[in-house]
Amino acid sequence: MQRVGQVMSRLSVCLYSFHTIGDALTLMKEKKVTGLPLLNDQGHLLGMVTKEQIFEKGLERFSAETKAIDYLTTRFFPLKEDALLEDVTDLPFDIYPVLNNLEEIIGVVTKNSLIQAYLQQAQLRRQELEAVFDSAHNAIIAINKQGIITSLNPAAERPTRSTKEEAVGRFLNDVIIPTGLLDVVRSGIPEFGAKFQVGRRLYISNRTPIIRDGEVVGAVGVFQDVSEIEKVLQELRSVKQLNEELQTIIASSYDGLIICDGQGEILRCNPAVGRILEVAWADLVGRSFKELVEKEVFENNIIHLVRKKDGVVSLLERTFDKHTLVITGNPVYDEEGDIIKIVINIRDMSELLFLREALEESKQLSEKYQSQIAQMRNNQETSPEWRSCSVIMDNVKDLATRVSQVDSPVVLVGEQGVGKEDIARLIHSKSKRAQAPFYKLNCGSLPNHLLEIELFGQEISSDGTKRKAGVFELAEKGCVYLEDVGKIPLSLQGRLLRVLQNKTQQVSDGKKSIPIDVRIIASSTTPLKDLVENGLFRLDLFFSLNVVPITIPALRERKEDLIPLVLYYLEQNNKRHGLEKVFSPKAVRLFLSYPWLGNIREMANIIERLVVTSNQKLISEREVDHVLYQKENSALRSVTVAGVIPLKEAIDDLEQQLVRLAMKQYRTTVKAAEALGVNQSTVVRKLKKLKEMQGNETESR
Ligand SMILES: Nc1ncnc2c1ncn2[C@@H]1O[C@H](COP(=O)(O)OP(=O)(O)OP(=O)(O)O)[C@@H](O)[C@H]1O
Repeated sequence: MQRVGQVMSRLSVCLYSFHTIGDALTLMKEKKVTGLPLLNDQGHLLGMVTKEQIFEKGLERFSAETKAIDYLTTRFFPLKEDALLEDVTDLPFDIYPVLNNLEEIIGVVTKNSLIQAYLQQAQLRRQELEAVFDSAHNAIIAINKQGIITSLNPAAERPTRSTKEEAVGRFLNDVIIPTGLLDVVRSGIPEFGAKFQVGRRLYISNRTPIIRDGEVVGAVGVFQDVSEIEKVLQELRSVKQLNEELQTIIASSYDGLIICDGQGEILRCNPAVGRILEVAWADLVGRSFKELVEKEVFENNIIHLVRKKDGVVSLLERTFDKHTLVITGNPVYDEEGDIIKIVINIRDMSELLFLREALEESKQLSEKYQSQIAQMRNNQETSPEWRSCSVIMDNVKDLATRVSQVDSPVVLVGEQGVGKEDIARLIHSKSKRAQAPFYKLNCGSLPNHLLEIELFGQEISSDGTKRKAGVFELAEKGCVYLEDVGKIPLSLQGRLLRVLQNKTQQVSDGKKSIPIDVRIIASSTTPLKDLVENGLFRLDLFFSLNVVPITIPALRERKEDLIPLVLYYLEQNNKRHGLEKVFSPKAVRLFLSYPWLGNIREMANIIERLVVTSNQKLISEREVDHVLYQKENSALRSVTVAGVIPLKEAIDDLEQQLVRLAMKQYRTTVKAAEALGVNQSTVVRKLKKLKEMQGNETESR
């Protein structure tokens, strides 16, 4: 801003009453001014003598000797040297004396020079404003009252997507949306902070009306692209969130954390420091780490060590109450590679060791409970009638449980009535096939052709469209239990081998094969190996079937199971027949010494017989002895030997007689088997043999 003092002509002379007009004109010429101030003898300003005044009075009366004071004009106005140009350009006079702050005359200034200087200044300002307008980062658009764009700076070319030359002179609406600027022209009310979007960019606009003489003549809109700011704000927000998260992490860390500046002044620490060191952790902030070492909170100055090593340092320390601490100092570097922070991590190893021990303990406890649960589950999953407490049977059960988890074939070997079928059912019930059927087929009780049909099915219609399914098809996805597998004739063993090996079965006279998805469990009273040796069982079938052999010991080999079984069957029969019989201790002792050749099935039968036939509540030793050793009706039951014959023949003969007698007496194979204390299949087999022998005899006659 220019001031009067900068435009005026500095004066070293003034006119006094003694000066003539000639002197005045000479001085004006000398000083190159158009007027001079005239002072009285006291130095007070009386007025101005100007060339204009002299010419106005006319030259005809002009005499150089005339006193300058006669040309004095008192219509003047002194200006202060620090007055602003824009405040003095409107004044009415042509020349002005200029005073300093002491009210002394220091120069003169003409209206003309004031206006010129002011114009120059205005021009300069305009140029400045134009430069600002053009270089403004914000977009600026001005419109007139009609909505025609009058100005548009380069920054406005982006949101309008047009150049200044294209936009100026066009209606605002044709150049940019939105049109809020038109509303401002209409209403004359400014609008600030309105947001709008152009493409991906976000703008905030301030719109101001241009008012001249109280009338709205246009409006200016300044649009600020806040996309970047918005982005920065977003970043700021996420940094803030990150910071909060970090604070939470630090606060909730179980390890103690102390953050120091490069010199070891503590900037921050977390509550865990208080817990581990038993100090008021919040008070540590602002103190130096060295101080903690001096106060023997720490033995070593890790700050010093980190700086010395210029890297991570870990060391062990012990607290006064013998806790072992692992302290790690991590340096943080600035861009120049100087350490600006050191983060110290404090881990209480005693707590960790304690926790590890506790964890180990609870792990062991959980393993123990798990095995107990598994054990209980095992116990529950065998049939509720299952009774055994011998180690040998526990092992059998354990092995059965393990093989239930795989699909391999299993062969159960054991005497009749030892519980082979029960074990087969146990394996099935625990396998992943448990929901599918369990099919049992006694391979020793059927003639060959019937067994073949039972095993592999049969085409009912000649074209093979109707079919009776075999056991492998019926047990789809389940389990087939082949009881007495050793009795399968050699002629059928090949087909069984193919089922095992190919998991398919030939149907329709070998024309078609169907997939078989079953698990096979077989049983035998004779070890299959013996049958192979005697040529009764194919070796290849033996290898395919005998993947997991399980031997079930005879009852006499596991005496621990006897009493639980005797008590179980006594209770069962009492319940079944509504009785309350008990065995005398001596009677029980007899059970223990009996060989139980028919195993559990024999025991079940004998106990039932004793419970239902004894007429006293207490079943005596004598009664048991009679039943076990069949002394009652001894006349009937005794075997009479007429002469010496080979033992095998005698046994066969006796067996035939007994089977015939039993069948005659009891009619059904089930009851006959019960009376003979054998399996029904044994009776069926023996009868079959008898019939064959009879047939042979008839033929030979
Ligand atoms: N541990 C046991 N506890 C109670 N009952 C049992 C036990 N083991 C087997 N039994 C019962 O004994 C009887 C004979 O068992 P199972 O039929 O399983 O024997 P097996 O060896 O298959 O006989 P076989 O070879 O003559 O067919 C069945 O009634 C069965 O429930």
